[in-house]
Amino acid sequence: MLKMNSDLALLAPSKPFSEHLPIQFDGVHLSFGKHHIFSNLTLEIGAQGITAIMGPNGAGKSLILRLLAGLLMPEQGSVRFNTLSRVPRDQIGFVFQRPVLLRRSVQDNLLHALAIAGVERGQRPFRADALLELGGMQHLAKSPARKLSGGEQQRLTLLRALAAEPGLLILDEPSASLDPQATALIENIVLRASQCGVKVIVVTHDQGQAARLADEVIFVHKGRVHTVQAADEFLKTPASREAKAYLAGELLI
Ligand SMILES: Nc1ncnc2c1ncn2[C@@H]1O[C@H](COP(=O)(O)OP(=O)(O)OP(=O)(O)O)[C@@H](O)[C@H]1O
Repeated sequence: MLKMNSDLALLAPSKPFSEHLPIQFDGVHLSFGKHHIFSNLTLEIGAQGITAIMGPNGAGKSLILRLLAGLLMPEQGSVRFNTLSRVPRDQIGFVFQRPVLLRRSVQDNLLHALAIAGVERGQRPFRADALLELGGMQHLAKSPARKLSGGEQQRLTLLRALAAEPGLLILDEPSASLDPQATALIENIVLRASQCGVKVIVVTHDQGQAARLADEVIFVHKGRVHTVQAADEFLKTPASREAKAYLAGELLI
């Protein structure tokens, strides 16, 4: 219980995010030159909790995340956050596939993120300590961030995204090249954030990870949403032939 209270103090969104759900993609078009990625993409992400986006390489998953975060704009159509017609960027934390860290210590990376998030100077060291503790990284506080192992770097990237107390956490294959232990550490933090009310959207190819984390799975293939199902249902009885082939390792784009 004590842990839950301290998690809440650290991870609960600075502003309630539920009022921005559902997120709706309506008639989204996106292309690069002659390469049409999305033609009339329609998608609703409404559930609280953790949404996984799955699908083969090149299906358009990362681009959906970029549209969600306002890093890309659709050529046509809209991405709405309930009644908001713009992306609430200040309430979104993004963890990219490859960690991008400052050439500074672990602690300084967090202090910098807290400063950008507008946390009062006097509060920053306490919050940085609490984040380090959440990530089990206190002993690495003074280490150069770019010298950390891949798993540690990814964990720090996640802590840095959480420093701003986002209402929506977007993760693009957060444990793609990590071993089971490093993956478990990341998943533990993501679950704790979710329990504190952070909406999580994660792209993953890892069926085990989808089973451990996700409440719902959105399956994307060739720029189209094929299925939206509860995670356990999707993993047992996927509702499209393509999703079934993907889960069986048979579907190539
Ligand atoms: N900046 C870009 N310029 C041109 N094409 C792009 C660009 N970004 C993405 N694409 C193309 O858009 C398609 C979808 O890319 P996206 O990165 O969303 O796939 P993905 O589903 O995330 O794949 P993966 O599982 O391999 O990460 C791919 O064919 C990719 O080559």
